[in-house]
Amino acid sequence: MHLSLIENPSSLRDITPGGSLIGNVKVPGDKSISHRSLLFSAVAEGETTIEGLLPAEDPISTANCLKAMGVKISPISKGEIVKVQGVGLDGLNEPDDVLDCGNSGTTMRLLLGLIVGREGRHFVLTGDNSLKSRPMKRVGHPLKMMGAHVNGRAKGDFAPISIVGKQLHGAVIGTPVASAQIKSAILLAALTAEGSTTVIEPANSRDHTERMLKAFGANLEISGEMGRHITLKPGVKLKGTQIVVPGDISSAAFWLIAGSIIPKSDITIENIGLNPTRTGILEVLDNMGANIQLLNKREVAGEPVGDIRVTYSEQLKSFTLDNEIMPRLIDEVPILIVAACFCDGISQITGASELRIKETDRLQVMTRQLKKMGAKIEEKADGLTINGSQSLHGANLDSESDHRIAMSLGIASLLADSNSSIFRSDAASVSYPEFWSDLERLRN
Ligand SMILES: O=C(O)C1=C[C@@H](OP(=O)(O)O)[C@@H](O)[C@H](O)C1
Ligand SMILES: C=C(OP(=O)(O)O)C(=O)O
Repeated sequence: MHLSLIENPSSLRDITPGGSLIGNVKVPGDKSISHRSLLFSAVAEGETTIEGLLPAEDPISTANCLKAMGVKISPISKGEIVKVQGVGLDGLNEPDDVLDCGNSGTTMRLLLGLIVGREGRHFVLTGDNSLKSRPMKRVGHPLKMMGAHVNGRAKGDFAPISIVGKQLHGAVIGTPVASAQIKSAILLAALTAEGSTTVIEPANSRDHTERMLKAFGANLEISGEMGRHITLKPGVKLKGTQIVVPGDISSAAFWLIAGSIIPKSDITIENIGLNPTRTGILEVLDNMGANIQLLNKREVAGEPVGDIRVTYSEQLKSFTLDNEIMPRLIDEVPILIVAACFCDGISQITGASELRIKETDRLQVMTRQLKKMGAKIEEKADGLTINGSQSLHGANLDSESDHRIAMSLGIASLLADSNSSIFRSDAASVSYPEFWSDLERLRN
């Protein structure tokens, strides 16, 4: 056990570099699937049981919003099976107060889709300072094409967002970006619209909504390969079911990269969701020449799952990311930027402008923070150029309250030549509350 990781009350975390990462780790439940399991079971008939739900701040925001609209959800804690008593498609009460989506874009955007069709009911959605600065018109606009009444600051783009529920009508909607949040909001609104709705994506985004809506009994047809057409026909009641949530590949990504770049490391990550719309990171690691072994591949509740063993690779090749692969690894870009600092040659990231509208502007924040450690990174409008084979030095770092930045800087700090401290490291709790204790346990 390494004793160099010291937590103090202001969430300033000191990290002494050195050592390797060795052992097994079980990452918490997939965040995208956790949100969806709560949202869909809320409007199903009867009880749904959810095993492996992520007990982190973002899904808890979703649960709290649903509870405020009369949905009964049993306590969410590690290892507990969560039970949701659905209120049916006509349910969801008008809440007494504003619905607080916290830091979670998925909560706000999917909830918008779920509530816009609740006739005559009034809802206001808000969130923390980060969420209040993230664009919501990308969801409000297509929902208006279905007859929704959505208003907010900056002509409806920013929260607080207010909604007066209306009877919606079906529509054929092409989304301008491959975003699972936009697609899912439209499909949720389509559940109570008059007539069928088709969503056409420019490229395939993660498909957990399609898989899970089918498991709840929705009438959903999918045609085409890339840029699929997804058609939902309303008039079918969703039925409560049993859900098993696999581990989150976006959380596993920190160990996949750490194990590859930290000398002598050997980590086995158990029970990772391997949905092909999410495995871009494995494609990139394979091209970089990383030592990755896929073990025990199986199917659990409609999603592919497996364990992955990763061992240190002495010479990792640089990589390029473009808009084709971006939807399959969108949340893994911050930790891939760290990887780029330690491989041979120059890595190029393009087609990544969506990173600018996440919890922070992740291209700008990663550049600002890693430059404090001496990294050579150049920021472009839609990406970065990163020099490899660097030796980073310790620095006073700041997650800027972004969970993925906090964890990425934690891994970078392990390879610096002197101590670092990370301010606001507790941001990790948004998606991976036990990240820092897992890190401490794996250190050797
Ligand atoms: O649907 C989801 O669960 C998510 C979709 C992605 O966002 P976009 O839909 O904006 O690409 C991703 O970045 C986010 O963390 C979760
Ligand atoms: C972008 C993310 O989540 P959300 O959009 O739900 O805030 C994320 O988890 O990296």
